Formats: sequence, structure tokens, C-alpha cells
Amino acid sequence: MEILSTAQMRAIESEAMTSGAITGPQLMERAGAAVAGQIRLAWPKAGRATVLCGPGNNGGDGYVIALLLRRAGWRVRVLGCDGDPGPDAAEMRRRWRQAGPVLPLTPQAFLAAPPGDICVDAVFGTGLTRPPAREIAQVLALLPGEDVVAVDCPSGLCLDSGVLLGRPRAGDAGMPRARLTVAFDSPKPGHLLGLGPAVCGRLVIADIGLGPWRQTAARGGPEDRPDGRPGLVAIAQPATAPRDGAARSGLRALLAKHSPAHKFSHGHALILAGGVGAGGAARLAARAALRIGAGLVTIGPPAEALAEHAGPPDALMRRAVDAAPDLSAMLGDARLRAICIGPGCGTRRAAALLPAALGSGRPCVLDADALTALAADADLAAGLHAACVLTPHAGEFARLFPDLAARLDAVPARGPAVSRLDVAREAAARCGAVVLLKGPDSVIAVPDGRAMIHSAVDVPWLATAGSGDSLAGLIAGAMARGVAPCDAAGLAVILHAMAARSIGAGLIADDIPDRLPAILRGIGA
Ligand SMILES: NC(=O)C1=CN([C@@H]2O[C@H](COP(=O)(O)OP(=O)(O)OC[C@H]3O[C@@H](n4cnc5c(N)ncnc54)[C@H](O)[C@@H]3O)[C@@H](O)[C@H]2O)[C@@H](O)CC1
Ligand SMILES: [K+]
Repeated sequence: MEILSTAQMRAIESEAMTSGAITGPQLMERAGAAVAGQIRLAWPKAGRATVLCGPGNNGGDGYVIALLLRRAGWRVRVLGCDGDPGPDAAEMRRRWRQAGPVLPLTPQAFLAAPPGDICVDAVFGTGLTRPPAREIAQVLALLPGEDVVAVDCPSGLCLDSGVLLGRPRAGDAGMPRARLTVAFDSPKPGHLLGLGPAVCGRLVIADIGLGPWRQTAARGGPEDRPDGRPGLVAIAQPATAPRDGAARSGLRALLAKHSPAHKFSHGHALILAGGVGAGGAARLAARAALRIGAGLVTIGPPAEALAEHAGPPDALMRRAVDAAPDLSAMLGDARLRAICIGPGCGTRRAAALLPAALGSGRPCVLDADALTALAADADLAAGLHAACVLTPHAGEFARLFPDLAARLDAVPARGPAVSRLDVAREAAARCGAVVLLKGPDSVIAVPDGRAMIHSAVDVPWLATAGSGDSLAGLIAGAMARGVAPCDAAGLAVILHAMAARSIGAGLIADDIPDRLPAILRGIGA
């Protein structure tokens, strides 16, 4: 599924209107009808609604919704802004005024009567450029989150970044909330990143007939794009991923078995391990690489720690890797197709082995200690290449790219605010490798500008010791199978979250790899 920036959305809308196939008021009618339809599905019995209409086209949608709910038997109260909302919204306001008054959008007017069964937040959408202020902010603060239906987004959310303008990025005290958010055509990054999933509630994406124009924009390269960037692909959202037919067939295709299969045709992955007493992380990664279907997996600790790896799984091969020459010698075997370095490795050992690992040109996952080593030595970063996947969490990202992390930390005063998507893309372009910025809202960015967002806010128990090690192993295993680095990272985050979802609270990282067979069977891989 494509994700569109707000600039892309505006450009597609204006392309559609320029084509003459559809007018602005028609688009607004479709958008309003989509929201009204979702309200009637969720609240089948007509009740009372308060509709808040802002100063632009989001407000225009609100007037359409008000009229349609009224026609459906709802008792509707409308609070709106004075001033010129633009021709389309003005037309919708005029139509509503034939049915009922527009009260001022003030706390006094809002509190003069009970809000009713639902409040429709049609104040700001994709046009938000600064924090809501004065009376509008006061009204928004009064909304009862559990009964709010948001048009495009809860007002105040920056749809390019998932941050609330004017507020610190972390912490959710007093934030706007909706029970249901109906957005148009495609999700925007802000629906999936940061606070977006929490404030939007259930997200419904309504088709308003812009498909032909979106596809034109999506097909072109960066130069053809409204905002000069290639399109984004949402690889999964919590509500749809496991059941989504397209996502399933995509995963299946990535993991398609070769026939006739031989263990080497499924690839050989090398998981470098740390010294005595530090082998657990690499073993988790190795187990995950085996479970995702790498034909062979070798764990490579220093010789003194080899004995620690004598236990199961017996499918795992062991070979001592003491220093860079040992690694180079192993990599002389062309069948060794992917490397994972970092989990439990130790920073010094990672730094010593990285030049050989990177110099081989093999697909390589850099995680944990390898990222710390990389942050400490700029020369190491020079060896990165397009088949490397860096898997930093926020803290590791800040060590690697302190300037980008600082931009992300600043309180966003104006929209569009800097997003995790922006900084991951810039990081990927800068280091020439795939960057997987991990979190509940993971972003995968490729140096050429392609990116994916994977929102897994519904599996908080995934944030546990060793979880990242198993993720690194999944990526290495998929790359050993010949999956492209970017797709391997995408596949791994999906399978990782699916496994966590199926395990539930109480998950420990050891459970994740062993859940893979059931998950893979479920997607028919
Ligand atoms: N782009 C599309 O394809 C479509 C857009 N539609 C609606 O149009 C919306 C976007 O409309 P607009 O571009 O008019 O923008 P909004 O309606 O989101 O915002 C209105 C205007 O308020 C001003 N503004 C921004 N932040 C403010 C603040 N903090 N305080 C006061 N004023 C502020 C800006 O000038 C902005 O243009 C979408 O969210 C959606 O609801 C739909 O009607 C149909 C399709
Ligand atoms: K809104």
C-alpha cells in the first residue's frame, strides 16, 4: 500500500481536478460522504452530533458530513469558523446554512449544549502548518476522545510526521484523541508514525476515486513526483497486515522455494558471535536465520567461546572466527551469502571484523555492537555499501547520526515537522546503506529514497531483551535466501511483529524464532 505525503496528496488532488474528470466540490462530497458512511456504520442508530468545522477544506468536509447526518435523521449542531474557507468549503457551508446555523467555534458555544453521541473533528487536516491556538485549541482540548470521529486526522497532528505541533514528541498528556479516523485515498506518514496511531484510534482509508492519478504519481521516479521523492510503501499496518491478501502474497513471493531445492540454494548465513559468556544474542539471531529458511547457518564465535555453542539447535554449524583473516578465509566460499555482525559481539571485536565483513561486499546486517563500533570510527562507515542493512534503535541512531537525531528531538513548531521517515531517508542516503530505524513505528529507508513504514504499535511486548537479535537474524537469513536487503528488512519486521502478535504478552525473545513455522505456514510460504 502506498503512503502519500501531504504534498503528494495535494498534487494528486489538483491533477485530478485539472484533468477535468472531477471537480473540487465533488471530491469534497465524496470525502464527506465517506466519513458520514463510516459514522453510520459505527453508530447505526441516529443520535446527536456536534460537528466542528475549521477554516479550510477539512472544515468543508465537515459541512458535508453535517448535512448527510442530518438527512439520515441525526440531530446536528455545527460550530465553524468565520472568514473565507476557499470556494469549495464556502459552497458546502452555504448548503449547510440552508439547513441549520453555524455557531462560533468557541469554548463557550461548545459548552452551551452537551456534545451529543459523537463529535466530528473537521478542524484541521493536511493543511495544518502551526499548532492550533487560542479558541480553536481550547475547543479541541474539550473534545471527549472516546466519542470523536476525526476527518483525516485529529486536529493538531502533523500528517507528515505523526507529531503534535508545538508539543514535545514524547509524552501524551492532554493529546487529542479520536475513536475513529477516516482519511482519504492513502495513509499519510503521520497516521503510522510517532503519536499518529495512538491519537487516530481506528483508521479507515476511504477511496474517493483518486486512484488513477495516484498511480501515475506512484509509477514515476523521484523526478516525476510532486515532492521530488519516490513513493513510499506501507508494508503493513497493525489492523490489516496479517489478514491482508496482497501482503501475504508479497511475503510468499519473497520466500518462494527454489525447485529442485538444495541446502545451498537456500543460502548460507554467517552469524558472528561474541566471546565467552556473550553468545546468547548471536544464538538468537542464528536461530531466527535458520527458522526463516536459510539453507545453512554458521555461528562464528572466537575459538575460546566455541564450546559454549555445543548445545541445540543441532542444525546450527559452528566455526571459530578469531580475527579478520579467519573471516576473510571463510568468506572465500562464495556460497556464504550473508553476514550478521553485532549481536553480543563486543564493540572491539565488531570493529576488528567489520572491515573484512564489509570488504567482502556480501549482504551484511549491522546491529548492536557493530553500530556502536561504526559510530566510533568514521573509517569503518566508509566501507558500507548498498547491501548492508543497519538496524539502529533510536539510541543507536542518535550515536550514528547525532545531527539528524537532534532535528528529531526538537519541539516541532511548524508543519510539516521532521519525521522518523525523513531522518531515516537522509541517513540511508548519507551512508549508502539500508537503514532500518527500529521502534513501534519502524522505518526502512534505501539510499535511492525508497522507504517503507511498518507500524506495530499493537505489540508493545516486542520491546524486550533479545528481540532485536532475532530481528537481525531474520534479515540475515532472508538475505542468505537471496531476498534483496530492503525487502529482507521489510519481510523481517513483518514476520517479527506477526510472531509477537501470535505469542502475546509474556513473550521472551527465544519464543520468536520458534513461532516462525506457524507464521510461514499461515502465509503459505
Ligand atoms: N487533498 C485532497 O485530495 C482532499 C482534501 N480534502 C480535505 O481537505 C483537507 C485539507 O484542506 P486544506 O488544505 O484547506 O487545509 P486544512 O483544512 O487542513 O486547514 C485549513 C487552513 O488552515 C490554515 N492553518 C493551518 N494551521 C493553522 C492553525 N494552527 N491555526 C489556524 N489556521 C491554520 C492553513 O492556511 C490551512 O490551509 C484535507 O485534510 C481533507 O479533509 C477533501 O475534501 C477531499 C480531497
Ligand atoms: K481533522
